[in-house]
Amino acid sequence: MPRRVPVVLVAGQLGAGKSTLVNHLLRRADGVRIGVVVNDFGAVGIDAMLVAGQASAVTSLADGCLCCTTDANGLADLLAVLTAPSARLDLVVVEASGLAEPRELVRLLLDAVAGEARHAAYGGLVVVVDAVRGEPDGVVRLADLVVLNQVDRVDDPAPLLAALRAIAPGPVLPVVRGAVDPAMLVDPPARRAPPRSGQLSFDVLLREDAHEHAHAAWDSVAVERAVPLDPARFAAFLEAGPAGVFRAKGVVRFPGAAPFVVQTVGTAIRVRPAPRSVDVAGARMVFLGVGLDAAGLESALDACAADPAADEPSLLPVLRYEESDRVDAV
Ligand SMILES: Nc1nc2c(ncn2[C@@H]2O[C@H](COP(=O)(O)OP(=O)(O)OP(=O)(O)O)[C@@H](O)[C@H]2O)c(=O)[nH]1
Repeated sequence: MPRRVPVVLVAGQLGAGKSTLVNHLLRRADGVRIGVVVNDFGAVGIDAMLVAGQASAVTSLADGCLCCTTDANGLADLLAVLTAPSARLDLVVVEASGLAEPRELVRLLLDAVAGEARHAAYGGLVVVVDAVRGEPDGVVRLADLVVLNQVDRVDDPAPLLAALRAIAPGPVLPVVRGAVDPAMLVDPPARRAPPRSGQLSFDVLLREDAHEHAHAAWDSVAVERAVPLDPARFAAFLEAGPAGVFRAKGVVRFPGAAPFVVQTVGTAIRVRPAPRSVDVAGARMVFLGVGLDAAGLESALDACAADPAADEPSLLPVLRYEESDRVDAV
């Protein structure tokens, strides 16, 4: 069974709340094993390291700035180790220094995924914006998810929220103290049994923090369709990045072909043939994001339906996103 570990990049200005967000993920991991790549232990703080002792691997890059230090190889090597099956991680988070250039980081990550880090998958660029200063440099235009942090420090975050939503290609999530649910970034593993009673894990203990802010709201919308989809229309739908969607996953059938598993983060799309045990007449998709329009997603998938009277369409528009199966061999 192929298993790729998503690698999420967390970027944003100095002091926006990147470390706070990473800490939140670690504290709320809820069975999701998270590895963190940071360039400065001091910035992540002691609680992250405590949690890390339980559930995660924390590794530091040598130098101050991720994208200056590592040529692609440094990051690729590190990600190869962290995403290897032996590390048993479900998610890797790379916290960029406030000085790192997000575009360059994304390129490094994509290179790593295509090369050495063969068990890694692109997990998205999360850009943290602080609600007090806003985002002057337009980096949100690259973000798969914008986290508008520190909304407790402004009287009315609505104008900034609207401005960000107008320019960001993906969803914008307003939060306090980086309260992003890890389940938005990665599917919680089903395979692990809950801890036996009487043996409270660190996760559970940390979750009991009495007054911590609840997870910010995000949605998931499931859509099922009974007819096969047209590959070109479906690919165009995914490439356009449906409004508010951060990631999507599901099984889709195209005319004349066996079903495919489809996963997206932003506009990064991956497909692979579905296991034989999985069947679907048309499409079964789940979309995760913020402020999702369920009816809009349903009608968008309706518009992707294959024309039953037409010849079998080419699979090329979808197959160009097929991931290599080299992971299977391991
Ligand atoms: N009031 C408030 N303070 C916050 C929030 N999130 C983070 N902070 C504080 O803001 C400061 C900066 O947060 P960090 O998480 O260290 O920011 P960073 O982006 O990692 O900073 P660098 O590593 O320096 O780039 C810290 O003192 C946090 O405690 C929030 O939602 N509300």
